Amino acid sequence: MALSQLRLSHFRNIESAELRPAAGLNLIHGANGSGKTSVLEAIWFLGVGRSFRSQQSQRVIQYQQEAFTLFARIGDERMGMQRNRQGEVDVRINGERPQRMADLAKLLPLQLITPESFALLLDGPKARREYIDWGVFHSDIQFHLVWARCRRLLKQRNQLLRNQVEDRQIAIWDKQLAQYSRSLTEMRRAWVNSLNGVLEGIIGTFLPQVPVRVSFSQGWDAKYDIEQILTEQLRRDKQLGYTVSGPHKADLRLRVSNIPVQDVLSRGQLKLLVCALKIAQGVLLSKQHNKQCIYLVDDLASELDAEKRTLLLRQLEQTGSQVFVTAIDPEQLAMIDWQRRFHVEHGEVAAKDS
Ligand SMILES: Nc1ncnc2c1ncn2[C@@H]1O[C@H](COP(=O)(O)OP(=O)(O)OP(=O)(O)O)[C@@H](O)[C@H]1O
Repeated sequence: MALSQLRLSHFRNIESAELRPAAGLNLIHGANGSGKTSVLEAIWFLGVGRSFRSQQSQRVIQYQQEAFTLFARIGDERMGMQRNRQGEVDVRINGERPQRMADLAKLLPLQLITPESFALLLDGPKARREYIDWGVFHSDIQFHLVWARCRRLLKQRNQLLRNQVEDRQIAIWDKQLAQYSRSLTEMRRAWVNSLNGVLEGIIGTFLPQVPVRVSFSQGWDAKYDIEQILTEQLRRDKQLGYTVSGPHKADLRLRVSNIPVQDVLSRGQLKLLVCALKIAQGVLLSKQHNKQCIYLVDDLASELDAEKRTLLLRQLEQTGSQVFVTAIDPEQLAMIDWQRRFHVEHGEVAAKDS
């Protein structure tokens, strides 16, 4: 799965651009503020339906313009998106409106690595839960339904807790919540187990001296069934007005000698660990479902020395996937044969001979 064509119009500082990327490694280089990240952001928008930089999607529309338009060709499929300042979005896959935004992600599975991706390790469990759920979403067709049910039931339970509804009544809801929580947890656990098989090798390459251990935390004490936990904690949950334990508290734990990685690893090591996690996710997807992710790597060189840059680029190359990397100075990434290079200057994107 690779983008063979990408057209952008009125997106950030890009008035209009057309790229015909290679199926393998693509380098996008140019000065600060030239528009490199905007190209990655446009691809992300097509696959996810929002920006990775702004909460407010209209911010990506070029100043003085009413709407941006994106178009891409992925194999035989065509994707188009237009969004205006009023927030109206027109999305098309092969000319048809998709039923859900999730259809975009199915067609265009993306892995994004930016200098802000540290958040995956430094922030709370939400980002890591989303990381797991991305993997399960792409690997288990039941996931979306089970996840959505769980979320709804949890919301309803929290409402009942706040309304101080009788315990008997809450217990009826808890049965259903427990059933979906078990299913969701099993899916997540199975996926993390498979991930670990892939991840170990990549972490071994990136951080050979660092024994990182990755484990799944399901969101409640694994010695007990979730229904028992919900029953036992009902009094406290009622006092607090929300459900303390459950699959909404799941996490991926990363430790070195039993210490959380963020407390021991250097910035460069943390970056490599984030890259290992993202690459492993993509490798697993291609192993299990023969589907290739597209990797978007913004400012690959930051935090990494020449040896680590080479390791990372070789690992990305080995995935056999399409990769887009941005860099200010292409010389810093000259250790690899780029299949295609694009130079960006003041929002103008030009293909360069490699
Ligand atoms: N809505 C907008 N309309 C027009 N220009 C915009 C808009 N939003 C941002 N810009 C400008 O577009 C450019 C976007 O740059 P982008 O972040 O893609 O640069 P970059 O090449 O990745 O830079 P760096 O190397 O500094 O990360 C910046 O110059 C920014 O000021």
